[in-house]
Amino acid sequence: MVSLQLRDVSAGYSGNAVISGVSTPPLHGGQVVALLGANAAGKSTLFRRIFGLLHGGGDVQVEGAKSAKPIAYMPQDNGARPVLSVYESILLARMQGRRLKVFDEDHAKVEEMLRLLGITHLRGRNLGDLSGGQRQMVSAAQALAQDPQILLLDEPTSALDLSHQIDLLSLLRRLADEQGLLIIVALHDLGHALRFSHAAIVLHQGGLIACGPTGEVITPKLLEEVFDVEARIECCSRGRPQLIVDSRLQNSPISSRLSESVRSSVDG
Ligand SMILES: Nc1ncnc2c1ncn2[C@@H]1O[C@H](COP(=O)(O)OP(=O)(O)OP(=O)(O)O)[C@@H](O)[C@H]1O
Repeated sequence: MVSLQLRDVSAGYSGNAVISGVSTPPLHGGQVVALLGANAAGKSTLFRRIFGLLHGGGDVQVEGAKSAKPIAYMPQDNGARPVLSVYESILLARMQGRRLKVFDEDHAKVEEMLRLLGITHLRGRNLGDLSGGQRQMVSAAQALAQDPQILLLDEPTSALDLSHQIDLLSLLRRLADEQGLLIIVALHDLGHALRFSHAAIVLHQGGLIACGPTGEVITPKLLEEVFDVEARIECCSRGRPQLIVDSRLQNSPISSRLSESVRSSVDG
């Protein structure tokens, strides 16, 4: 089974470190791992470092790889070429790094991904003509079409409506459970993390501050420290953990600016 381990990993831009000293135990295939953290915590930077788009210190160690390219990466914005059709874009993603000879199995894989993601009806459409949510489903298909053992997904549900969020996260969970993929997914919805991920890792102030089973990682203390909210995790009537946010702990810059502007408009 594939595994990924980070040892003292660092990365940044123009000599400025964004993340440093990031170490994890081996993360094994067969699980969905939620990558959590506030805006600008370094989640995308860590993905780029793991995928090799950024260099930096430390080691990214992959064991049990069956191919030279075991990792696929779905960035937040994949800069899709708008003139390609959905079908062509998935096929091209699958062919990355290979000679441009397309086999029947490549076409079959594209068809399978279109079906799996429920986007068969979009196959002939140009990427540039799609909605944000449709493009996001196509991006997920592009990553999955590469037959990765490790899948890095950067906020793959940010443009999706609720039912598509559930569909995609359920699919990821199934692929991990049934096919042994290691899926690391950056999420801002902690409720989804609680429901769909086996484990979670949390970035804060440039370092990794928690790593373990999701239910043990997402605690009121962590929510206070990392997200500045007072919150509880309670079981619903079906026994599922639910996140309940009671209050924002410090005045957010946005709400204090809003109240200033309301005050100044009232004061005239
Ligand atoms: N290409 C870049 N050049 C310079 N700085 C960058 C670049 N990309 C990101 N950064 C900076 O690195 C820091 C971490 O950004 P990153 O995108 O990794 O955060 P994130 O946790 O993914 O955030 P978000 O949740 O908002 O997507 C931020 O301060 C950001 O401004």
